[in-house]
Amino acid sequence: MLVGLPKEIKNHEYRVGLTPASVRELTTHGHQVLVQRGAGADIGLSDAQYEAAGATLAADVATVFAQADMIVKVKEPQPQECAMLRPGQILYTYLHLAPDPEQAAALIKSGAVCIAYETITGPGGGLPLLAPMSEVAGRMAVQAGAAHLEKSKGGLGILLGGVPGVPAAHVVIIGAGVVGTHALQMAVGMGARVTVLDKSVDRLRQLDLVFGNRINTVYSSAHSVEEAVLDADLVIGGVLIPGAAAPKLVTRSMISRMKKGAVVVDVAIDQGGCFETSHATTHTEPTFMVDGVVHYCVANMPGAVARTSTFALNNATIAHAVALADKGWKQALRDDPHLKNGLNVANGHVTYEAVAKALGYTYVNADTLLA
Ligand SMILES: NC(=O)C1=CN([C@@H]2O[C@H](COP(=O)(O)OP(=O)(O)OC[C@H]3O[C@@H](n4cnc5c(N)ncnc54)[C@H](O)[C@@H]3O)[C@@H](O)[C@H]2O)C=CC1
Ligand SMILES: CC(=O)C(=O)O
Ligand SMILES: [Mg+2]
Repeated sequence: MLVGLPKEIKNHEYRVGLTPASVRELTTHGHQVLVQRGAGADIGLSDAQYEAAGATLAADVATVFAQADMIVKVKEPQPQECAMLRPGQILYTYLHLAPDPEQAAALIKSGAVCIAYETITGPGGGLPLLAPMSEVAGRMAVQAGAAHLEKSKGGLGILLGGVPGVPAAHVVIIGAGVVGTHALQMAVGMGARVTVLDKSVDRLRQLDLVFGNRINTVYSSAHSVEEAVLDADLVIGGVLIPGAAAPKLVTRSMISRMKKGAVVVDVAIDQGGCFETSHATTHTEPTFMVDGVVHYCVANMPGAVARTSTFALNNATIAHAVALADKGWKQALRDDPHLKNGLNVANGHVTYEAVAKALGYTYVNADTLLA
């Protein structure tokens, strides 16, 4: 198979879908890899390293899309990328379609086979291709929150860990999955007072066993979210219902009653966000204010630490990329129900139920396309 690697074009997105090591995995399996010149240059992955791994270089992105049987990316395709996809071509990347009707329409129109990293499941449960970026974003959420609590950024002017004689900040984390757990680790490490909420009591139980009385675990309800948020200095939103639009757990009314200068970091923004007042922002302009509350809603947070993130992402994506290249998409999906869960759009149909439901399309079971 001819695998294509374009350079990412989203705002301040320096990650790359394949490292030279991943290219070598593909070429040693007998595949060809066409790399857009400079695809990894911003994070120190040179064209010479890609060539040494067996890749061929393409001068421009149009050549990559025109020739490749499978495109491997990081972020959801931007409109000009969607326009270059063709029927039967495989697109393997993050998609986050539920809150993105324009992208969904473009992918349906393209006829391409679109496999979303974020809905591929793992044999042990969870979402193993989302997990590494959630680890990064969860850790970064505390860094971003701490920075924006500074006065010059619109924040309250408080230090997360306090100092002897002055109390620490109160950090509230909604969603105790991968983002929530990694945010928790950093917030506890920086000396904050931490409350974590989740609908899963089992998840809270696990965290309680690890962190004991260094954190407060709270069952998530409209009442407990409101109580926690109104007392918070920093709120981190990391809830997820896989594939679906995020539930709006923090309402506009709650935001209006928060402390002026408090900060919210809506990590779940790529699924539409869990704060009613959120809208996606970019690394160039990461925040906006609503009722005196700083909102940080960057949809590609790991892009800021692109080198770390690229290696972490490739660790999780390369095995399925090789399977897709070796077997073709139909056989690869027939052989692996977890990879099949990644199929969101194919041959003009929406094949992921939560996406179809969120956007009002007819759901077509992937099995009907694999027969
Ligand atoms: N903005 C960015 O750059 C990035 C965003 N993300 C996003 O972060 C979100 C979270 O991802 P993960 O932590 O990997 O998901 P996860 O599945 O590990 O955790 C989600 C947690 O939310 C909980 N939850 C669901 N409904 C809830 C409710 N009503 N109240 C409280 N908790 C609730 C679940 O029980 C689960 O523990 C996803 O939308 C993901 O796409 C991930 C990486 C980067
Ligand atoms: C998960 C995701 O959307 C990101 O890493 O940018
Ligand atoms: Mg989008």
